[in-house]
Amino acid sequence: MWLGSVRQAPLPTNQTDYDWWALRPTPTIQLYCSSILSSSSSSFAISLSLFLSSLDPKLLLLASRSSSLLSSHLSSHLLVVASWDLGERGAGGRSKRRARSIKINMSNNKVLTLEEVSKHNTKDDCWLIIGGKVYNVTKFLEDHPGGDDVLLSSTAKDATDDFEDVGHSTTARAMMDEYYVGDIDATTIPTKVKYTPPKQPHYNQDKTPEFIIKILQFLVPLAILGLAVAVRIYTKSESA
Ligand code: HEM
Repeated sequence: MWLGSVRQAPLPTNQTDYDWWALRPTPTIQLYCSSILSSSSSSFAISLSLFLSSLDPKLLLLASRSSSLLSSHLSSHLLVVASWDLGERGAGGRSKRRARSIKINMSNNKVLTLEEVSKHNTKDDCWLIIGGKVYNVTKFLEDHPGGDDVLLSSTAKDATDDFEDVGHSTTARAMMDEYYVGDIDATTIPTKVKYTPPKQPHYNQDKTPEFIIKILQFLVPLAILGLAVAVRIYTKSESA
């Protein structure tokens, strides 16, 4: 089915965002969907809207790009946030609302092989594999602060190490969702061969000759001195 699997997602943790949509004086149930549906797939947004309306005519679908609440739920997921009036009045006369969000997995997590991804290795079509995910960075090539050539040289392989070695900021990491196209089939990536240095040839570590020379350097002068003293003593006793 085109909607994919439906999963429960936790409520937004950002309290400001929560208040923003939960207390709005809007129809009984509101639905917000993330920006994957806006612009590029507006026809899909309309189909989804009709589908949801067929479930309950009170459902209202809002495709929004601007809400900060939605911005953290982009790419492969559609976030649907619903709130409804409990019919009670809370503090300040505001109507009490209950809220809930569900996440619909839209991606069907497309799994690509290294061979497929490797075909996208040009300036006009550039895909990268980073952290088990595949990114189409073609539109980002010109804007990449590190230059397009580094991105192009990171194609057709697992570029995770290249990416991590640069120490990309959290801003850079947050940008990646925008370019996500699927997951990589890890079995198609060759395992890294651990480099083991070749065994060094066994050199003769015997230091004996060196040691003997040092001893001799010390003993020979001593022997000469001893001989000189002996000769001197001998000649003295001869003359006496
Ligand atoms: C989707 C993938 C990528 C995104 C969104 C991205 C984004 C960015 C951003 C925003 C910066 C500015 C500095 C920062 O905020 O960290 C940056 C810098 C840089 N990136 Fe990437 N990048 C990606 C992949 C890569 C890859 C695969 C390489 C390969 C080596 C790379 C190499 C660099 C280099 C060399 C710099 C410049 C660092 C500097 O001058 O300090 N990037 N990138």
